[in-house]
Amino acid sequence: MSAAEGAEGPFVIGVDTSTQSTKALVVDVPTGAVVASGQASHTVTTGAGRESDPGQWWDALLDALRQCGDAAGKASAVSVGGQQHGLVTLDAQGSPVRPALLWNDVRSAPQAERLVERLGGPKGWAERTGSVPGSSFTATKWAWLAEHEPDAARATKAVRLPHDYLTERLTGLGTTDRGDASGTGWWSAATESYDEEILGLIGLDPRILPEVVRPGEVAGTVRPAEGLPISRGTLVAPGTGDNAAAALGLGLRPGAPVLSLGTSGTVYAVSAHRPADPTGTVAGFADARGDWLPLACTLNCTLAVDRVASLLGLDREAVEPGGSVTLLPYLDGERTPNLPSASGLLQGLRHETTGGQLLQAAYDGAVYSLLDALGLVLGEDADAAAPLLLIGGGARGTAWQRTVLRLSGRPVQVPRARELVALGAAAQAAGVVTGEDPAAVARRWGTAEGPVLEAVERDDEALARIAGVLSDAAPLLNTGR
Ligand SMILES: Nc1ncnc2c1ncn2[C@@H]1O[C@H](COP(=O)(O)OP(=O)(O)O)[C@@H](O)[C@H]1O
Ligand SMILES: O=C(CO)[C@@H](O)[C@H](O)COP(=O)(O)O
Repeated sequence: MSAAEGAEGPFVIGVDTSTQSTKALVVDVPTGAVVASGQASHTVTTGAGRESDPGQWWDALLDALRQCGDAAGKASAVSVGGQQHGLVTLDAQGSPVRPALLWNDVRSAPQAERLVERLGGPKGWAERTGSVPGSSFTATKWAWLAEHEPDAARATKAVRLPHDYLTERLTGLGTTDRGDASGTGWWSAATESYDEEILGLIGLDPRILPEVVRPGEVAGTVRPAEGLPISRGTLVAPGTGDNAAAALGLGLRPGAPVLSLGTSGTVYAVSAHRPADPTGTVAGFADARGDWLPLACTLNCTLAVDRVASLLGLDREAVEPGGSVTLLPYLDGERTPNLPSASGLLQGLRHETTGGQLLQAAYDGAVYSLLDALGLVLGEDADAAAPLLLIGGGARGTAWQRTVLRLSGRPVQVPRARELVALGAAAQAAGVVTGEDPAAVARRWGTAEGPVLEAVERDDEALARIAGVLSDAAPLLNTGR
């Protein structure tokens, strides 16, 4: 008997609208069984910026829901988890004024630097908003837009994040949540409200921002829309950013570290303490429940390593050990470390270096920065014995798993459940149906369960070599040559 046959409902829909695609799951609330699923891709521009058409996210959502068949229409509630930070600008009719500027678009790095200086420096920002804003943060993107495309800024009558945009198309109401709001740079972690001084600094009218719906509240109900197979009146949960959604989806408890390998690489944990890292390495996000989500993020993860594999004409698993080549895979510039204008850097190439060793060096370079930030992310919640939970598309790859084991020296747990962002959104939707805590729902569903890979001896030689190259190459990486 399949999971779908044994499921009696109620059912909920969890959505993950991430950088590369939108995924939808229909989930049985009592058991957590995924009874139907769908996925549809988006396109992201290449070249100077990283932009996507929000209309394409809506079409991808409709496509993914259609793939779920009749099950979608039976859902009692729906929730959307989405890529963080993206700047969605809408006109008076709710149509995009221009494509969305995504989290991995580094063009607003100069605006970020200026904003940090104008409001108390890094320490002031960290204490006020939880984070020192870099070019990923929405506030810096608005400042870039106002400077480079003033007509577009003037035409904007509503500013939204990616998950807000889809939630609004479902409900007709402009809403967001504390998790995603905490990645804008204009939401104060100290007061848990929009920071009008910051908004004034970037010339953004607070009246065009969405209402921040509290955890456990309902954002609205589904209104009919062409091609939407969800029933009118279905409850819509607040949704959240994709990392906060995955934290819900894993039923995370404080101190349990997560390493997510997708378009972005992220390392994070839930914490009861409000983070305020003045170095800017750790973003002090809010989670979707009422706690916090200290997180470090890289711009170059699975896509960068896959690109190196394709340049070498190798399968992504064709890594070879040995050699002493170092590859810093900063193809998109980098956020951790903060080097927005950097490009990829290769050091230590010899006649005897093999293609497989070069590919391994790309994995090492991508994983190094995430593990380097782990101690700062965990802070006083650190539990050295806790396995690293490995999630995201890359977690399925043997080369990724072995690299994380070798460079962390920690046990690694790979949850069997694949779509943890969508499952977290589904758990949030289940919460508005049953009144339960979404993290408790996910724990009941057993979403974090999966094999634990035993720790191996940490490769301190490789870590020291990469750290040395990073430090020696700093002038080159900073100038972006
Ligand atoms: N079996 C696999 N082994 C290694 N990497 C994989 C595998 N399957 C998918 N991926 C990687 O996962 C990435 C997509 O991950 P995902 O977490 O869905 O991304 P995002 O949420 O950023 O859109 C792709 O870039 C691809 O390289
Ligand atoms: O910017 C961040 C976190 O701060 C990224 O993690 C985005 O949220 C994009 O996520 P993926 O599309 O890689 O899942």
